[in-house]
Parts: sequence; structure tokens; C-alpha cells
Amino acid sequence: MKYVTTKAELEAERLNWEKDGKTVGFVPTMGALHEGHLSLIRKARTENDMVIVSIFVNPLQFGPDEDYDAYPRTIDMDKALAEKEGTDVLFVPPVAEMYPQPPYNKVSVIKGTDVLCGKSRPGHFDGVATVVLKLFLLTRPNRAYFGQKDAQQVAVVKNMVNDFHLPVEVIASPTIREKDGLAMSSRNKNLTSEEREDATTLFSHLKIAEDRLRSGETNITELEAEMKRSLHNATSGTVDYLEILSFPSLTKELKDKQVIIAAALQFSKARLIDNIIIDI
Ligand SMILES: Nc1ncnc2c1ncn2[C@@H]1O[C@H](COP(=O)(O)OP(=O)(O)OP(=O)(O)O)[C@@H](O)[C@H]1O
Ligand SMILES: CC(C)(CO)[C@@H](O)C(=O)[O-]
Ligand code: BAL
Repeated sequence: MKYVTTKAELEAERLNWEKDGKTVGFVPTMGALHEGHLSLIRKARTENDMVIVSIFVNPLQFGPDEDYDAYPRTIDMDKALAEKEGTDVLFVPPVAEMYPQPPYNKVSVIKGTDVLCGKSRPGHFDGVATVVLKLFLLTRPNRAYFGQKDAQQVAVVKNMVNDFHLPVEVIASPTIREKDGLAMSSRNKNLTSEEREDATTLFSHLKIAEDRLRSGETNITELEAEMKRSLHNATSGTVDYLEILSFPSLTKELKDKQVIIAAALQFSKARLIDNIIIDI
């Protein structure tokens, strides 16, 4: 595995592969790798000749009171894990390599960003779209792999790719969970042991809502309100949102063939999100 930190080093690798007609799979991450990330790398490994993984904690997608500084950083372990999964290039740019000179131009994403995390974290998805576009242009992948845990992110990135005619296939991969159902997330490291125990209630509430929908519940507003109240009572965290929306359009009106039940819980030092997507 090549460990590269500059655009020039990455480009040198990329040009070699281009010359040889190799296909490229790309897995963007913010590091502190876990089985969720590794599942994406494994998928990329089986579907492409070459695999690029990036680790970059992107300041542009964090709000001023968010956890940019406290975000887990475990680069030595990440290098070993990425190498073990057969990554060809691990791209770990310093902030100045991605954002050399302020002020920064940004991509503005307005589709599907007025709900869920987009509503709670203003500007977050502009930051995500900006860095993902830059990373796509640097890595020029045939396929890029994202986790369904961040379902709104997948929808935003797919819309951007579609609207800007970017020549990349965006592939969404299922959420990998701990044995007790908690979605794996780098931020789980920032939970206290009590918070870790009660974090499982996030997924169990999504499951209850799923069961209710599957058994024919049609009063979505009432179901959301009930689930939100119950989640509030079951956790020491603060319920940021629990919403049931059409997927992938993320509208209240259930116009797509799928529905997303999504929730976010804010704990003392970690904000966790999770969702279940079901066919209707
Ligand atoms: N449990 C998971 N299963 C599948 N994919 C995941 C999982 N967790 C993260 N991913 C995906 O890995 C990619 C990189 O995510 P990121 O580095 O932010 O990790 P994270 O664990 O989601 O961290 P965070 O604590 O920020 O939520 C994203 O596409 C994300 O959706
Ligand atoms: C896609 C991403 C790497 C962009 O910074 C990030 O939002 C993430 O890790 O999900
Ligand atoms: N995986 C989501 C990135 C973020 O929360 O900033």
C-alpha cells in the first residue's frame, strides 16, 4: 500500500493506472476505521482493479460548536487496517493540501438538505459536497462507496453526481452494526460507558417504528411523535430528530417506493445517527 499525503503523489499513482486502463474504486472516510468502513473497502476491492481510501477530517462540514477537535483520530491503526484489506493508495492530506488559501469556494447543495441532519447542521452538506467533489476530481474513481448509515449523505452525493454529470457510480452499502444493534460509528468511541449502553435504544426505536409501518400504521405524524416521546424517555441523550420520510427524495409526502425512518441522538460528546429504509 502507498501512503500519500499530497495531491501530486496521488496524481502520479492515478496517471499510472490511467495509462494501464485500470478501474478505480474510492472509499472516502474521516478515519478511526471500523468494520463499517472495512465493509466498503472490501466491496471496492472486489469490484475494481485499484482501491483508493482517503482519510480526511473535513473542517468545512463541522459547525463552530461541533466536535472537529474531538473527532477520533487513530491514524496508525487505520494504516494497518487499510493495508490489510488490500488498499492500494491511502490518501491522507493535511488540511492545507485540500484548502490551501481562504476564502474557500463551496458547492451549495439545496436538494434534500432542509430536513434531518441538513436542518440540524446548517452548512454541513455544503461542506460534505465540497470535499467529496474535490476528492472525486483528485481520485477520478469509476465507483465510489458510501455507507447507508449516512443515508442523507448518500442522497446528497447522488444528486450532486447526477446534476453535475460527474462520471462516477455512487454505491451505497448496508449499515454494519455491533451485536446489540448499535450502528458502528467512529463517534461511538466518544460515548461514556453509560451512554454506550443506552445508545442501543436508538436502533430499537427505529425497529419498533419499522414494525408499526409494516403492520399497516398510516398515521405517520402520530407514529413519529410517539416514537420521539418514547426515545426521549429511554435515553440520557437528547433526541435531535426522529422522522419518517419518503426515500430518496426526503419529502414528507411518501412519493417514492421507499421510506426512511431516521433519528439522531445527541450525547455529551457524540452525536449519533441511524436509519432504517423499507420498501412500501
Ligand atoms: N456502520 C457503518 N456501516 C456502513 N458504512 C458506514 C458505517 N459507518 C460509517 N460508514 C460509512 O463510512 C464512510 C465514512 O464515514 P465516517 O468516516 O464519517 O465514519 P463514521 O463512523 O460514520 O463516523 P461518524 O462518527 O462521523 O458517524 C461513510 O460513507 C459512512 O456512511
Ligand atoms: C464522505 C465524507 C468522508 C466527506 O468528508 C464524510 O462525510 C464521511 O466520512 O461520511
Ligand atoms: N459520517 C458523517 C460525517 C459527519 O458527521 O460529519
